[in-house]
Amino acid sequence: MPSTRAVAVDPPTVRLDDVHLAYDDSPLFEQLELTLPAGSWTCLLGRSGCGKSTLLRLIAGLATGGESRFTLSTDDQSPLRHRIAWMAQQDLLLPWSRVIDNVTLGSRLRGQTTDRERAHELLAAVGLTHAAQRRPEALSGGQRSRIALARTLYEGASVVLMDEPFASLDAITRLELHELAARLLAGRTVIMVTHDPAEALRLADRLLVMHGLPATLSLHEAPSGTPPRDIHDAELITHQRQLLDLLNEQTAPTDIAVGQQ
Ligand SMILES: Nc1ncnc2c1ncn2[C@@H]1O[C@H](COP(=O)(O)OP(=O)(O)OP(=O)(O)O)[C@@H](O)[C@H]1O
Repeated sequence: MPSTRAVAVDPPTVRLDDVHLAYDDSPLFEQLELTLPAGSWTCLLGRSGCGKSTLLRLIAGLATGGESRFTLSTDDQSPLRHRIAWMAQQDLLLPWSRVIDNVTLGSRLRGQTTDRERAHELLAAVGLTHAAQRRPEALSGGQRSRIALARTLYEGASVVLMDEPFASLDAITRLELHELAARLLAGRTVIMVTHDPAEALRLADRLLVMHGLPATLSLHEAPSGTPPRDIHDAELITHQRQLLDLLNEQTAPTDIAVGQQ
C-alpha cells in the first residue's frame, strides 16, 4: 500500500479566538473559542442550525454572509491558506472529467503541473486503480466518496476540514470509509462536522458539542482506544447513549429564535 502520510508535514495547532458573528444583528457566535490540536481529529456535533458549518467556513476563510470578527492563528505562525483541504457532503466531482483528472483538479485549477504518479498512488490507496479513466457518473456513491478522499489527500494539506463527508452513504460503505479516512488522514489536524454520534465516537480524538444561541462548545470525552474504534464496543455504545441524551436535551436554535420573538 503506498504511503500517503509523508506529504502532510508538520500539522499546526489551529486556534479561533474571540469569534463574533451575527446575521441581521442576531448573534450566532459571541466570544466563541476553538482549538484544534496539531495532528488530532476533532469531531463537531450539534443540533441542526447551531452553527457548525459556519464555524468551518470561518476557518477555511470562506464567506459566511454574516457580520463577523475573529482571530485565526496557528502555533507555527504560518498562514493557513494553502495548507487547508475541504471535504463536503457532496463529492463535487466534475462529471465531464475522468476520475484521475478529478483527483488532480486542485493543481489544474491553480495552473500547476499535475503529479499523475501521485494521483495514481492515491487511487490505489482508496482501492480504485481500475477506475482511473472512468467518469464519475459510472461510479457508486461510495466510490465517488473515495475519489473525493483521494482528491483531498492529493492536496497534501496538513489541515483538513470536513462537513458531513459521509452523510449520504449507506451504513456499511460509511464504515469502510471510516477505516480509510482514519488511516489516510492520520497525523493531520482534522475537524469533521457530523450528525452521527457513532461516527464521531469511532473517529474522534476529541469531541465537541455545539449548542445554544449564541453558540457555545463543550468538550465530551472520547472513548479509549485508537480510531477507528469498533462500532460494537461496549464503551462506545455507552458514550453514544450519553451523547444522544445530551443532544436530545438541547433545544434546536430555530426553537430558541422563535421563543425569543
Ligand atoms: N447567509 C446566511 N444568512 C442568514 N442566516 C444564515 C446564513 N447562513 C447561515 N445562516 C444561519 O446560521 C445558522 C447556522 O447555520 P449553519 O449552516 O452553520 O448550521 P449547522 O449547525 O451547520 O446546521 P446543519 O447541521 O443543519 O447543517 C442557521 O440558523 C442558519 O439559518
